[in-house]
Amino acid sequence: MPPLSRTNSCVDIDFTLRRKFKKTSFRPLQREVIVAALSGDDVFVQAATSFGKSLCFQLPALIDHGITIVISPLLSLMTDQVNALRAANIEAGTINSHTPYPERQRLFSDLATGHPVTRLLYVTPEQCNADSFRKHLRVVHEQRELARIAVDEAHCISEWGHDFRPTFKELRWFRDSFPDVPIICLTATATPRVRQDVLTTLGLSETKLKVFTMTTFRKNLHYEVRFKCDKEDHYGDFLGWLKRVHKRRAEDPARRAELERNNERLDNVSGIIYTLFRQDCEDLSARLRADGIGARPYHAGLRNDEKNETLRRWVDNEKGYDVIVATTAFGMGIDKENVRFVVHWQLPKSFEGFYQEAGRAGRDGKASLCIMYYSREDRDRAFTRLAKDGRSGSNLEARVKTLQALIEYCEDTDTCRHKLICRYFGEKEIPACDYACDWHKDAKSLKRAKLNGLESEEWVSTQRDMGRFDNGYEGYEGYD
Ligand SMILES: Nc1ncnc2c1ncn2[C@@H]1O[C@H](COP(=O)(O)OP(=O)(O)OP(=O)(O)O)[C@@H](O)[C@H]1O
Repeated sequence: MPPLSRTNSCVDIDFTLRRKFKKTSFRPLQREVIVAALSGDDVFVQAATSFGKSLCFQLPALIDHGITIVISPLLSLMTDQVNALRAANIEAGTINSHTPYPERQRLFSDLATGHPVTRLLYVTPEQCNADSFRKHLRVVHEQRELARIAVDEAHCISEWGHDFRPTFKELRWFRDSFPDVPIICLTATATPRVRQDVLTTLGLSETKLKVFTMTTFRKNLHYEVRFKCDKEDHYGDFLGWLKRVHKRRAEDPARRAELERNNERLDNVSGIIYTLFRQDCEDLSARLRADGIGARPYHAGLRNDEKNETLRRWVDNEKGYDVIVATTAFGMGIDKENVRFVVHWQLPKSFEGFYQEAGRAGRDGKASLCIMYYSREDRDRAFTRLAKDGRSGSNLEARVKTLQALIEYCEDTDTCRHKLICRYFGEKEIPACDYACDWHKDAKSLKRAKLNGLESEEWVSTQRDMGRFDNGYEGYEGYD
């Protein structure tokens, strides 16, 4: 069979950007990635949260002839992207476990023609393993209409990734079955080891591969670690901070006038608080509501319609829906531009999870705060949970390593937070942090806060020996 021809690569990609995506210009390096994809090479993209990775496969999909299959583990993200593409009159669809039967049939019939009108088809990795789906793709490929395979959240392929999903390993089938079809994979969180693992697992050969590894540095995110211990409730610290933000907005005449002009509420300071437990979502959001903050819970125990309603109202900046108190059920893929803060109420399960979740903040490029509340008791509880999970789960070693790295990040009071993050992801360059972390702002106060805020290691180890931290499993949405 002759190689797949790429007849349309000369089309003006700036024109497509403006016409179809309504964007005026590319962000740095987006153009280079898109040109590499259009040249028919395999592409690996690692870029910071909110970089605009989706455009890197969506735009080529509209230029190249044929259909692009997008593999993503996130049902909500797929639905959001498909809806956004359809709103822009782009033929897109998704086949996943929630797709209604008639829609599924419609998409399968489209594939069966061998010349699908669908330009972007979003599927789960599970779907890619189904014989019927594979059969249809073979038909499309025989007609030389299979343009590209895009693997989003590619770190899920690697057992060294924080979110390893065994079904992702089966994606090797694409390279084995369609060696001439280019693959583009994208992630925000890959250590060098994960990166190599992804490339090997997918069968991407170095001779035909272009790798783009951009910095994970997000200069508008202000990172802070706040120290706590079991004996003290950190609720007051957070509420005090948020109330002060509301007050500043109200008291600054220029800011107030600006908000009124834009029809914005003074207390619409949009944020996310991540907790590990469903009960915490309920309790904390109720407590905040009682204190006049528009907070709502979001976790896997809620009905889908409740979750959708909460998400919609939050995205629309409705009164009473300013702060989402969520478990990790609410995470990757959230693309609301004005999230001004992300708080981790307890230590999250991994370094990458922390970076991903914090990355929901400041997607409009404006300064936003990422607060992590850290205690040594939480640290010990995290290891206890990990040991329990590890009995049944895989990649325990990787999970211990990433948790340890996160603990080191929290305990470190001698280094810029941005530097610690970049270092974790294997970057050599030191980012130019412009007072955008607690260490740069006031290293002395940071050290003092740690000394005063944390329990001593001696006390914690006595409690540990007494089995005091062996709790916290009910409603836990850690490793799912
Ligand atoms: N060239 C551009 N100009 C303006 N906006 C853009 C451009 N490219 C992407 N965006 C916007 O940036 C936002 C983030 O894009 P996207 O969701 O693809 O990010 P991402 O890299 O996948 O981030 P994450 O890994 O955090 O989910 C989206 O709202 C998207 O429309």
